[in-house]
Amino acid sequence: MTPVEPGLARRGVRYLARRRRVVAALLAWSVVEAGHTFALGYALAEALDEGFLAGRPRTGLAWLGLAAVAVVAGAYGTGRTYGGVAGLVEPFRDGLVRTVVSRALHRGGGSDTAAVSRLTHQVEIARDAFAGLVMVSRSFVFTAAGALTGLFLLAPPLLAVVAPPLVLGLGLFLATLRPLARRQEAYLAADETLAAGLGDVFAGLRDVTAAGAEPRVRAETGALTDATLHASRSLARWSVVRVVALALAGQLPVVLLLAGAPWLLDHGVTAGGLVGALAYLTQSLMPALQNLVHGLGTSGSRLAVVVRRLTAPGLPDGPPGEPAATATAAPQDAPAPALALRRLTFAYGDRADPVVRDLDLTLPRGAHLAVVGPSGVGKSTLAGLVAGLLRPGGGEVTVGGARAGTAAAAARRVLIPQEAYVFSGTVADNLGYLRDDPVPEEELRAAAEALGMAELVRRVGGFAAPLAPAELSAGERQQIALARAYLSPAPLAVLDEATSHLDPVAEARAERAFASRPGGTLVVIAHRAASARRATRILVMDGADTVCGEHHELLARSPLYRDLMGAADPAHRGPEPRNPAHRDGSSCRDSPSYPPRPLRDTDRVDPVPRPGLPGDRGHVVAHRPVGQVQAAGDLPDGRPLRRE
Ligand SMILES: Nc1ncnc2c1ncn2[C@@H]1O[C@H](COP(=O)(O)OP(=O)(O)OP(=O)(O)O)[C@@H](O)[C@H]1O
Repeated sequence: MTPVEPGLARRGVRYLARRRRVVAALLAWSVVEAGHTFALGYALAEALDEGFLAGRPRTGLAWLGLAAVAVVAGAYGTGRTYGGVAGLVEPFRDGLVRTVVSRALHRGGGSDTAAVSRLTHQVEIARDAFAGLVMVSRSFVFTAAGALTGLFLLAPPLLAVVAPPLVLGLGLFLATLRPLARRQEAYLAADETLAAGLGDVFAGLRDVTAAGAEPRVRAETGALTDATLHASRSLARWSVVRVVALALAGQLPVVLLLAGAPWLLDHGVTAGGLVGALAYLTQSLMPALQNLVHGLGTSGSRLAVVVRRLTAPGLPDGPPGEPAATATAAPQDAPAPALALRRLTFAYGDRADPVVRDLDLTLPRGAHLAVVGPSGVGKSTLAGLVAGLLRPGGGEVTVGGARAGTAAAAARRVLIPQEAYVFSGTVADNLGYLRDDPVPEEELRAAAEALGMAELVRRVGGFAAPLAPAELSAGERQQIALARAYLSPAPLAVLDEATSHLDPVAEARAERAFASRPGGTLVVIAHRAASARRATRILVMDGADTVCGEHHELLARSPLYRDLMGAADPAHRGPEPRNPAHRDGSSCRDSPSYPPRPLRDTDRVDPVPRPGLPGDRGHVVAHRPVGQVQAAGDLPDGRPLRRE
């Protein structure tokens, strides 16, 4: 434990120095307690040598009686030591509680009572571990002192046989403390990371299924399991060394005592002395040693880990190992932004070009962001990062203050991918899938109305009617997925081309419904130009470069945005009714390398007409080779469109 943490050890010594009187009382009662250890072996030896073996049974019984008195006195001493330990441990607990509760309240805005409760639970763990540690280390020191004094007084040769293996074993044990504590911590960390990873997978199971991310999740979870296995093997190897140390210090002296009995008897040790020495070893030293090994190994490591976490500057609000959800939380008065990207960077491999680079963006609650850019530029990747399905290579993503990828963040966002996930069940089952509580029919009806699917619900026979996913069109499936997300408690909705199979009117209706969800924040990976113009802020992705702003601002500043909008239906270019939350407090920063390079001849910025959808022109999915180049076959017509 403390050997790995010199700072912690120093703090421990200072803590004890401030409580000298409590420590002195504890030591005094420990001496009384240790008296019985001494008396046990010594009285036994005298009872045999001077009493029973010498034909004086009364003397023998008197010595045994003396040993019994010493045991009673020792028991009284033990009782009083508990008071001393409490005097040391309770102020330690109170100090920790004060620290962690005030920090949690300040950082968490005073409302996260669950976080405070988790923290105080950890404080109780620290207190118990500290108490255990004081008890076992104190008990070992005094028991060893009592036993070794007894051995010496019985006959110095006894000490010569017992002390070397004892010292050797103890030395080996102390040498294992630091590496074992490190491995124990590594194991705890791996185990907690695995638990957190599995928790996140569980929380995001439907997203994993909907996005077809099973192989990636399998690989990541497998890696976490392997790391835990590796850490536990390493811990087990060092535990073997500790067992050897225990055998050396505890068992070898007994063997040497028995094997060396003839030599000892030749050197003035009496039969009673041998029995007394055996009593010291088996009744006192071995149990105290086992307690010490167990106590230092388990309570010590636990104490070091918990205290370090509780008093670390970046205090986590979750159980040990859980990513610090509040580490990035805003100060008390400012609620955490609905979404914050800070210097976010991501690439699909160590050598691949980054798809997202140094992206900064902050969206307050109620904001409505559209993300536009050529096909393959990284819009879905960004959606995956926001949803926590992809882990950033650099920087961070927080959702409502919680780091993306944690269960807390997963609960605050809903991702609606292009491929809608509809299962066999009733309409109500499908719509209420993201809710813990049954959704009242009124609410179902309001959602269906808001998303323009009331007619669909009527056609299939109402909310209690079963759905046959195969009989629904792609657009209908998208409407169901949208309504499900609309009804979910997650305040942040990320629509990743989730309306691609809807006609423009239905799309506009769906986006407006999401944009006006109370307290809701909307990110739309825009499929059509009109989507971008409905948003209060637009992020234009151009390779790993980005430019960000409002519609008119971007028309002036971004050639790519002009191209994307120019590809739209001219009818859509007139004045667009603006969202009243025009200045919504969102902020973002152009990437450092913006303005972008001039378009090259090889770049393509194509309008993508989608046959079959009346009036459905103006897609903002233009095509430009970026990074891993979009296959030419992805373009409906492959026709290059160059800027002048
Ligand atoms: N799992 C993956 N492994 C490697 N590269 C990937 C992976 N997924 C996407 N990419 C690449 O990352 C880049 C960005 O892809 P992404 O799907 O995010 O783009 P997009 O802008 O959403 O495209 P679209 O508009 O066509 O959906 C592309 O070059 C793509 O080929």
